[in-house]
Amino acid sequence: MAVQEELPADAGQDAIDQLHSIRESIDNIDAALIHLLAERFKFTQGVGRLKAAHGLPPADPARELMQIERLRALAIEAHLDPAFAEKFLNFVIAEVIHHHVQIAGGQTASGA
Ligand SMILES: C=C(O[C@@H]1C=C(C(=O)O)C=C[C@H]1O)C(=O)O
Repeated sequence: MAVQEELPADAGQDAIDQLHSIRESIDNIDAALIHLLAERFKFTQGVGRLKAAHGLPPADPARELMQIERLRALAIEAHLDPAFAEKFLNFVIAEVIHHHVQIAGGQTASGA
């Protein structure tokens, strides 16, 4: 079942046009985020295979700390809440580590 957009019945046409125009940009940004995340996961899957093949641990907490520091600083510069940036990165990294654990489970250091 299709979901209908909810717009106040008394909103003027100008406001509705502005809202649609802004939402087009939001939709473009959301699409870009999905593509960027897909590319990031392609690379992290590669890291997972490399780690599994060489017996390296799935997680690297020191690297994660450096990334958090870096992204918090970038967020501040960009006027984005650094706590949100940290939460987002941790959410993504947790998923990556989950993938790495799964990859390592299906592969030995010898690749057999
Ligand atoms: C991708 C890696 O594996 C893990 C995932 C990370 C990430 O998603 O950025 C960072 C560190 C690791 O815990 C890596 O070691 O580079």
